[in-house]
Amino acid sequence: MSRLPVLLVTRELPSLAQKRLQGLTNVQVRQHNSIDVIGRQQLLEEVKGADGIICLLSDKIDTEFLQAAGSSLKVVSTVSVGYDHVDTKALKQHGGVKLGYTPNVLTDATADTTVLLALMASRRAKEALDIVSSGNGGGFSLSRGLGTQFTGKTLGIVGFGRIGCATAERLVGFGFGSVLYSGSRPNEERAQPLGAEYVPFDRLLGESDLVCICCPLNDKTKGMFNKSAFEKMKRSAILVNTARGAIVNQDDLLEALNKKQIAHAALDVTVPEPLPADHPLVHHPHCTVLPHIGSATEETRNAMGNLAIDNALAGIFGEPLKAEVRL
Ligand SMILES: O=CC(=O)O
Repeated sequence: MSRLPVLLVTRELPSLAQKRLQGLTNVQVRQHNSIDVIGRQQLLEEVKGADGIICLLSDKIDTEFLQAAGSSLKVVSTVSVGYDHVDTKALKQHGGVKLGYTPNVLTDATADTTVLLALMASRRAKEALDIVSSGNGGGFSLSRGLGTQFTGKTLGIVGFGRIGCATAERLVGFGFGSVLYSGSRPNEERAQPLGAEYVPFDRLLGESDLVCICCPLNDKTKGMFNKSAFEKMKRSAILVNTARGAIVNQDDLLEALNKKQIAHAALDVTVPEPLPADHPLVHHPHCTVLPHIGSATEETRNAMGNLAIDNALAGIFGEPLKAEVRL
């Protein structure tokens, strides 16, 4: 009897997707069945001889990994829209291994989280929550903890892809007077209904009251929010990052917050993740940090898990992937 193809899964999947995984009869599932990250050595050990892998953004897929996998590997299916953890050049060279990812299904949830952080920052929710939990509350005050509102202000979106557009579409409802966006190319079709203007990055920095980072991490965007960028921003500006931590230089951000070069940063993504509890950004009154929950809804995470299973099975059985990164 010929052996069943092996599908390595590096994490417990969301409940519905996990149930589906456990019911698969056409593959042998080898799973690190935990909500914690699989250790590197364990990953390299378990991938040996696998035909496909379902992985997360915390699993580095590089030459060492591919060598450990060997020639049976046909597909890497990441449960994420970002794939900066995958060395795409190495993958291409490794006998045409396909790369699946999970775009579209997480757009709404991630855009919602961006709005959540924008509102938390603008209304100083972190300080307000701290007041309550410290017991030094007091009740209604006419002058304490006043935030700022979006009416008539300028919104700047860095990266006007699926998530950037969905974020802008939500935020215009808060009364922004103008919308600017920057990125690798204009997206007239989505921009026009919002009256959004494609502008150089520096202009966006100089004019925006709220800057939302919605672009992928790559060689061009790594560290693009650095000292020089913060110097160009308004002192009253709010920065929200729901993309990737490494797009922001965190040392420069801390300095900018300390010097009051910008008003507030709200980060769903950091380097590292999680950010250590004693990191100065965690305790900074003008920095709000979430533990990378951009797409964390029941509906979205199950949809991501299911799409990752679809992609993995398609890759293993030589069919077109539902969502494939063109390498
Ligand atoms: O950050 C999450 C993702 O890329 O899906």
